[in-house]
Amino acid sequence: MSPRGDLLQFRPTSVARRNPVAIVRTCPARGHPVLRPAVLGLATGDVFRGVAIGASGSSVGEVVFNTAMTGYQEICSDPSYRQQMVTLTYPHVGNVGANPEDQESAIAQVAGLIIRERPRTPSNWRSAETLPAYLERLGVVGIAEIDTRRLTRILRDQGAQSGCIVTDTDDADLAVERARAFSGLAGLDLAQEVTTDEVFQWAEPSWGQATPEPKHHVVVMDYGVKRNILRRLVDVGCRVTVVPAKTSLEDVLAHQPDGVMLSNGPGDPEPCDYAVAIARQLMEQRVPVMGICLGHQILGLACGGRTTKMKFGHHGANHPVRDERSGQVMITSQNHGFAVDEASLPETVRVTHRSLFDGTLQGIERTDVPAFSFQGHPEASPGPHDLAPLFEHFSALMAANPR
Ligand SMILES: NC(=O)CC[C@H](N)C(=O)O
Repeated sequence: MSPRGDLLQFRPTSVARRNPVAIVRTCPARGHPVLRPAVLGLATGDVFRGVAIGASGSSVGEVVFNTAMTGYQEICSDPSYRQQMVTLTYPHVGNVGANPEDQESAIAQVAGLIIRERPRTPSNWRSAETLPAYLERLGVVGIAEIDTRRLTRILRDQGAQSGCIVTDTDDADLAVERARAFSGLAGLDLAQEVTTDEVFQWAEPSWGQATPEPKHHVVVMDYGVKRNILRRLVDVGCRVTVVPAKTSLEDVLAHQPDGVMLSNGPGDPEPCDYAVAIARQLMEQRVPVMGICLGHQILGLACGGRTTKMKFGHHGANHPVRDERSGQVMITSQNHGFAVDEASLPETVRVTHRSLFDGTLQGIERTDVPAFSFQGHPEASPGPHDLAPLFEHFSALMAANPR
């Protein structure tokens, strides 16, 4: 194809956006896939008209933007995105389809997916279905062919917004009205919604890795854990037991863990008082603890700190973070809308990492007990592997603090 042809393909206009209803009428007759209209309304009153790419219906949530260029399936299935709608700033989404291996949990978790280009033919040897088929099968409402740059600018300037996608209609007033009725994530404990009902063991390593002989037994408090955290623990020689969010200290200790992982998860950390209480008790017992994302925020609260809601949070796979001890800068995977307030932390907490985007806290460690945490996603799914050594650090912490 000529360069000119390439350019024409990427023109930021679409027939669907100009006249979605007409598309619905004409396409079936020509044997093309049926395009259904969809509309995204924000609480600000802003409206985006596009085409539906997933399930039919209506969905509300907090709209956030994610700057990752890859990993849309991991994003869709990350339990931390419960009640959030994600717009991807990268325009070409769906081009490698979807497959069973890239799931970060059993289902799709996002409240909605908002993208620029309508996914067409996927091309990848692992692709088992198209992104629209995946979204439809898992009941996720999605919208494509909207100006995601305009949307991202609204979110960046005015902060994350309540939003609503409705499909098979262009009733923008309805979408805005439903968006305004969504009260947001502050004060919501969603970890309870996504946690496992049953205790289970996890033995699968990362793809292509051999399973090492287990050196340590780790209990994972499941606040919405991503599978790649479990895989990375196996990779560094851990036997892994995952327990429900509200498991008591007694029941956790009955597993005789060498260490406890406080997992990532959705919603506001502050109402998760049961999680904060057990993190405090584990530290009192000098059990080695590692926290990731929501787990980091819970550790911060358990140390006596406070958390705050950020304006639009950090969501992406390209965020620079500095290790404050070595000065080393790492590119990290991020997904959070709350943060631990550094000024609220006691002297027993040392800051280990800071975001180079806005200076917010990214990592802490206790100076008196074996506990540390990271705000981003060292399991890197999706994302770069710069923080992978944190799992080895946890393993070393358990070795140095035998139970
Ligand atoms: N990925 C996560 O664990 C997210 C933590 C928390 N729900 C937040 O938005 O800040």
